Amino acid sequence: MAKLNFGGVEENVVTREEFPLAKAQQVLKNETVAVIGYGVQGPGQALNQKDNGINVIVGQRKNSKTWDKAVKDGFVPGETLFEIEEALQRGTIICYLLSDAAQIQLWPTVKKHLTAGKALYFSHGFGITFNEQTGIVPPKDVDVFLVAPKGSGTSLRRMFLQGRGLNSSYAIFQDATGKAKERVIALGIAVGSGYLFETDFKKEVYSDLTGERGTLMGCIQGIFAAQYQVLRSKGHTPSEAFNETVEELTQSLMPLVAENGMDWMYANCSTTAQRGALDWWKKFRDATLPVFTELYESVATGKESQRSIDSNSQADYREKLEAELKELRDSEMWQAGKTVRSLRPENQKPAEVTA
Ligand SMILES: NC(=O)C1=CN([C@@H]2O[C@H](COP(=O)(O)OP(=O)(O)OC[C@H]3O[C@@H](n4cnc5c(N)ncnc54)[C@H](O)[C@@H]3O)[C@@H](O)[C@H]2O)C=CC1
Ligand SMILES: CC(=O)[C@](C)(O)C(=O)O
Ligand SMILES: [Mg+2]
Ligand SMILES: [Mg+2]
Repeated sequence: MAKLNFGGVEENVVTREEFPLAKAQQVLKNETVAVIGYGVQGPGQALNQKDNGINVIVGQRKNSKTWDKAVKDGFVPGETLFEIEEALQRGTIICYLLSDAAQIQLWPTVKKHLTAGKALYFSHGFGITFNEQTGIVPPKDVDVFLVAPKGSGTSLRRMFLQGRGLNSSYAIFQDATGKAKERVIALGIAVGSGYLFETDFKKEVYSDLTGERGTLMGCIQGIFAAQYQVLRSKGHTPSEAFNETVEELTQSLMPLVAENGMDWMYANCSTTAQRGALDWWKKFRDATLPVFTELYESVATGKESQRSIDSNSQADYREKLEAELKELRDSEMWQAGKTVRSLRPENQKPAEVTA
């Protein structure tokens, strides 16, 4: 375990150098890892484990699109792809990768197959932390831990294929066998993590729910929409408003932030831009601080998890989500974005490029 200094605070981090894949393979050599669910995280984690030489099987409902997807991805019915119950029975480590709401429904079935010494693995602290809402209370004689990749399952797979890893956090909730730590770290490496950061279930879920509702997804759309609206109301064209709100950020400036930090991005912009950004950022911080505080409270009191459970347990939740996504897609800002994106060289048809 390496101790690294993060802005003056020391934290434990597991690196692939100290826990190489060969060690993970060794730890997992007698295990059958059953990945239950083949949505977004399922394929990323199952395929990376398969390519890493781990004995992995997938449990998924037959006659579903995702069953067919698993077959297309190389999982073989009756050998490495099974109905959920059969996979639960065969698995010694159960990777519970159904949507957080669906985990509640299937829990009685999963619990039945959690015999002594098995391990229950999550990619989120949700089910355990909010157990008063989810009813997920594992038996005492199984290991319970999580590896939560800090990004989409799609990125997990893509970065693995590029020979890079996605950072993940890991946590142990229950160590019944005395081997929870080596099991969870081995799995973290096997699913394609780059670095593994230590946390606990509650911290993982509180920060994750805050982040996705906040700067990562909810807040960013909110501030995009507000700036776009002001520019449009002052007579700017859709393309100008979109370029100054989104396109320049994602194409030019965020890659610089990713590479070397905010000050470096600022330093690579004009002195005029730097003066303005340095003057205004604290005003935006102060304006949003109460909203972030309200958001964290809403997470910590269980209001956000309850809302997610209530809405995602309805039979027509996918249709409803799709309708809301369509509203975003059809908004002028994102329609303008579609046209702006079509102008990127990689999106131009050969005829258009030469025309
Ligand atoms: N989406 C992501 O990239 C990330 C997800 N996570 C966590 O990983 C876990 C899995 O998330 P996702 O892959 O996004 O899930 P998902 O929403 O894609 O669903 C996973 C699977 O659940 C199946 N399913 C849904 N309802 C079912 C039911 N009633 N019975 C049986 N199967 C059912 C679906 O067919 C699908 O195969 C969650 O705990 C999530 O919070 C963690 C990090 C990132
Ligand atoms: C991709 C990820 O980590 C999220 C945004 O938290 C999620 O999909 O739940
Ligand atoms: Mg997340
Ligand atoms: Mg999340």
